[in-house]
Amino acid sequence: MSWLTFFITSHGTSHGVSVSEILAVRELDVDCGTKDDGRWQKMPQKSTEAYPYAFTVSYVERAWQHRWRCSDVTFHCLEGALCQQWVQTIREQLTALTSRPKHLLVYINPYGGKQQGERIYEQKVAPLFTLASISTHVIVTEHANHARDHLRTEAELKKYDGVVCVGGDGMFSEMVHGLVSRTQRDNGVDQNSPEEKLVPCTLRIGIIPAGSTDCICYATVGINDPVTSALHIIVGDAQPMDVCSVHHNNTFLRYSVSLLGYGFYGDMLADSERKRWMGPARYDFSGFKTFLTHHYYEGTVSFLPATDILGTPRDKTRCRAGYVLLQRTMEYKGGWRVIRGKFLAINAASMSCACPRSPKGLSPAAHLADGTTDLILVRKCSRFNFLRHLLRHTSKYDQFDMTFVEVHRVRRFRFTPRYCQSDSELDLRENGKRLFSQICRDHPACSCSPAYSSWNCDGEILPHAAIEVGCVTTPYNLLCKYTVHSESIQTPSLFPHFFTL
Ligand SMILES: CCCCCCCCCCCCC/C=C/[C@@H](O)[C@H](CO)NC(=O)CCCCCCCCCCCCCCC
Ligand SMILES: Nc1ncnc2c1ncn2[C@@H]1O[C@H](COP(=O)(O)OP(=O)(O)OP(=O)(O)O)[C@@H](O)[C@H]1O
Ligand SMILES: [Ca+2]
Repeated sequence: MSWLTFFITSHGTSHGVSVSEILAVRELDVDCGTKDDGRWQKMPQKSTEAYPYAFTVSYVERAWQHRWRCSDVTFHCLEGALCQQWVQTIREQLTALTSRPKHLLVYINPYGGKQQGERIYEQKVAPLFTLASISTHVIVTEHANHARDHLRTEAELKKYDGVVCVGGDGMFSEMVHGLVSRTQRDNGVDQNSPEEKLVPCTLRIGIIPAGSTDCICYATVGINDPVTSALHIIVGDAQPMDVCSVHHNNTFLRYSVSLLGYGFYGDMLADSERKRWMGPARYDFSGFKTFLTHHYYEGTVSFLPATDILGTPRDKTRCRAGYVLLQRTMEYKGGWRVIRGKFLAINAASMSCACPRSPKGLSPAAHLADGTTDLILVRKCSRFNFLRHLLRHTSKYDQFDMTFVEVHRVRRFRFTPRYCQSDSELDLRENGKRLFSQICRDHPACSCSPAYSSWNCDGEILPHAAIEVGCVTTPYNLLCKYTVHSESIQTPSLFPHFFTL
């Protein structure tokens, strides 16, 4: 890290500013104001007389609780030539920082979260990109999957150093699907084949939080703050992350980077989708309702434990951007394990899934880029015990330290619902309902659960209950990667709030 240590400021104090955290520099005409942008800046009279030349450095200041802010510091000197030399040198140093993006393609979801995406971008983010001399092409999406399809088919990706989405986890998922699908198509790779080696994509993805959960942002940066994320993007931070591929009967369904949840989180999501008008509160409403219904689901979970790794899901360590843990061993030791039972929830957390509702997340010790996902099995238990389990997500107590909960760090897993009758998957909406009524007719006195839930895949509902999931990392560079069943890919990355796939 190179540091510029300057002499005195107008207040006689010295400042050290890391070049890697400088956003911009501009020369000041002390008498007239700034030369660059015409903004006027009042200088203390004493400094102006003693040091007639000055320049201002805008830099990243670390504030409280993972928050970053843009600060200015002005340096004064006696000679104009010396002042210019400083400005020139800093600009050269900034230009030499090749990891910083210069051209970005930005997608804004105007309907994510509290529908503030456009305002957040215009007021908080665009001025910072302008300050850092980043050019942008901005697209406000007009419908769901607009960004995904544009990235997949039309976008002239060669013109950009990265793509940025302003929205929530669903928008991030659109970016992932658009970029990964396009890269595979361009390279003739069949995504439907779980064994096929994926080709890495070269663009990074950034995310400005403007969603309802913002768990990808929160779990990586530690906070869902648009200014903090914009600053991470500007300085070119990069964070690798695990991407699971989800297949059903050799048919590709989706990628997942945060939560794959069956049972509680699947039912909660299905209910909440009908209440989008409520905004982020829909999750609390549907969560409460789903808690009361207390449905459990029978099935078989098979998984391949990640035995060759360093941590466990019960560790006290926490993983965020800047905490790089990439496992380099790829061998699978030990075999598949099979667990049958009745489950209230089956969750696979590829990252902690920390969010404002649960600052430590579903799996607090999950790592961002270790090629594993934490498989959490919550067996049928009383409402009271399930509530205790849920409540522990919001406190310091261990949500896994309960007899009906188990957690495994896995590379791959499969789920088969008990009533899955054949390899050709049932259509959940039609046959699921039929089966539910069939079961209830068979047991009229019991409070039967339906046979199927649905999978919540990063906030999207999957149309199949039986799925196979792979999450493996081959960290051949420190930037990003995505994973497929038995192999994974990395591509040059994005910014922590830029992710590379
Ligand atoms: C009593 C309070 C218990 C609070 C328990 C909080 C646990 C929260 C765990 C959050 C995990 C987030 C995982 C991230 C998933 C994202 O890929 C996805 C897309 O954005 N978001 C959601 O699916 C949206 C997930 C939103 C989850 C909200 C769950 C709310 C549960 C409320 C239960 C109330 C029971 C009250 C009984 C008196
Ligand atoms: N213009 C649009 N109109 C309607 N839906 C859109 C539009 N643009 C994007 N979407 C869809 O909106 C969905 C939700 O968006 P987003 O993830 O940004 O917010 P959220 O669901 O409120 O937040 P989170 O995912 O963090 O819970 C995404 O699945 C996305 O496909
Ligand atoms: Ca992981």
